[in-house]
Amino acid sequence: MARHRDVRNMDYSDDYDGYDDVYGHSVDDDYYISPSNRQFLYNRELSQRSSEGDIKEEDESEAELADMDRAKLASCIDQIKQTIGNVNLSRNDLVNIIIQHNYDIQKCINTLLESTLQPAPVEKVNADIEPATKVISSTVKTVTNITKGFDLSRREPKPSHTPRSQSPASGKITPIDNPEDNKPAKQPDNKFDPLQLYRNERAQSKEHLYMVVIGHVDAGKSTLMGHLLCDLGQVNQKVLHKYEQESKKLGKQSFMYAWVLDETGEERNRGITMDVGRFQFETATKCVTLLDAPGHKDFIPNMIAGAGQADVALLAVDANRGEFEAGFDYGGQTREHALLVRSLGVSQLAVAVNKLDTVSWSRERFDEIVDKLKTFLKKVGFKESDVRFVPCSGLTGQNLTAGPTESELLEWYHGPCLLDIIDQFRSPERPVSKPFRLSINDIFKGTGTSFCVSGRVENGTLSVGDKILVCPSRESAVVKSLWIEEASKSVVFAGDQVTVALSGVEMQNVSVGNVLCDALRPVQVAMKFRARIVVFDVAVPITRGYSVVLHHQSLVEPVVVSRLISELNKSTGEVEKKHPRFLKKQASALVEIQASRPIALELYSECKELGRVMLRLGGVTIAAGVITQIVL
Ligand SMILES: Nc1nc2c(ncn2[C@@H]2O[C@H](COP(=O)(O)OP(=O)(O)OP(=O)(O)O)[C@@H](O)[C@H]2O)c(=O)[nH]1
Repeated sequence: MARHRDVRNMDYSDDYDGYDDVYGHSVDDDYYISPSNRQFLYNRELSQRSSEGDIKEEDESEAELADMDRAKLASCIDQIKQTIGNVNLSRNDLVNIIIQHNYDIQKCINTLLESTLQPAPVEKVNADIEPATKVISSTVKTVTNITKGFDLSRREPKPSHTPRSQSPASGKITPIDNPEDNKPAKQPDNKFDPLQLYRNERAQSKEHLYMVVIGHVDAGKSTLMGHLLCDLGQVNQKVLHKYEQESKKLGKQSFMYAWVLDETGEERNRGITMDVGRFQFETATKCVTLLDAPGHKDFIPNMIAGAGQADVALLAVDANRGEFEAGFDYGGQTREHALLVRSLGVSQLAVAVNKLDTVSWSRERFDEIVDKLKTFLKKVGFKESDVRFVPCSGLTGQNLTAGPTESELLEWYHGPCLLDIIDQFRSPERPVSKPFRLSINDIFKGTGTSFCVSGRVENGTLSVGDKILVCPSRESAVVKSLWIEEASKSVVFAGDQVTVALSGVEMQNVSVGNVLCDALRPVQVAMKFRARIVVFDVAVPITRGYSVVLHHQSLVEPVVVSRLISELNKSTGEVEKKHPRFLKKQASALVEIQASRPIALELYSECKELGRVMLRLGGVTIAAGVITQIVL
């Protein structure tokens, strides 16, 4: 049974699972963890010393290379050194091998291993490494064992393609003829399994959940969350008193709680949220990072940035007559936000039917809003069981952290309060064993020579000292330090929203929307890709050559729909029409998208978060889809 359904007015008797892909996945979707897939821990350690290698600088074979080829060459050399250590070859010979194999690292390594070269002594590798943390130092110990073995099957993503292995004991390279030998070797110690490492690191802490608060302008999002934080004791009473006095002076006392989250002067003066406010609080079982997104349509890109970091969403709607309708009408932000978060992969939603004090806690009004939203949210792709509704008032604090006390509400509502509903969100799986990926959503100056980027780790793990790539430029960088909120960390995992201090790369060469990735298993970089999309309520059909704005995580890029490849059956996904001349609202189609400069991309099958795209035009989302092919 499909978890997420398609677009408006779709027939829900359809059973096409493909729409799950377009709208992301529920937490019970496929399980990413591959316990054998741990080589990046190994590579990470070696990468700390990769710049210290003894391969000499540029030789004549490189002199004529174009810039892009030089970059590929440098990356190949680094990766070869990280995989098999230093090689007893002149740089020129090494460069020739790489060029001969057209920068194919696997082929180069095979050739190098088949030749008579000897690896550099492994003990020297360890001596060079300064253990940064307990985790790293313990990982370093295994480097000795793993490297001695030269067991490429343990380092390369596809062990079956590795032609040779070596017995750790003998140090001899022997052909693999027993299929059993071709299996990834057992891990010497569970703590080097990223999943185990994750469990060890996080066993004592509550599950972390990122929750974005969305909704139409003035639905009361900031007030709701500000009041909840105050009730949880997260806001100092003196500070709250100050907000009360200051907001009173400006004649905006009703915004007192909103000021907890709307921190800038402009936000307070205008009475609207402009940027994504962040705050942390705890429920019985979870540590929640709250992302308060702006409701005004002018700040949709900020809202998308907030939603891109979220596991779950809280939609606030205003119960006032006319106000709910304004947000729910076509063009209203209740609609647009719900569509956007679902397109970004958020599958669990709590709906706070807010300001119920203004309609005398009317059950009829609550039911009316719930009915309308249920139908709409189902069409947008939310599973009915993944959406919960709660009546409340952000201003009076009713039903936020404890059950209702208002007699009119008590007459008909006996369900959980908002805090309990948040606590009952399921925690998403963290794909910690996949290659590291982080899409940058902010860049700022750090201390000394380094600078900081922030974003959510979509896949894998990242440790201090790691050497990573910044894509699409494919520049190398080194991780100097890591933080989650204010806390310094030695290692971070998929699902964490982190700040990374980088060195080895110029700040001006890094942009919001760039992807940080595993240097050995980088993301793809291309200007063209194919995507399976679902078209929303467009006023004008999409035609070939249509210019739109691509939203890919935090990247906002003008692109062109360069080809309409086929129109698909919404229920079965089968091709209904090849090369359609246009795509009308609610169409499902395979299209080709052309950008004017390289973008870091992933297939949806490899990384769901980086494999999703949204197409927007004139401030409205016109289509969402998943990347099915990257055209290199
Ligand atoms: N009566 C009543 N008023 C409320 C309630 N919640 C918020 N308000 C008022 O609604 C107005 C807007 O509240 P905000 O919290 O700033 O709304 P918002 O959704 O965060 O606004 P944006 O972020 O700018 O979209 C303020 O005047 C609040 O006092 C409520 O539960 N009851």
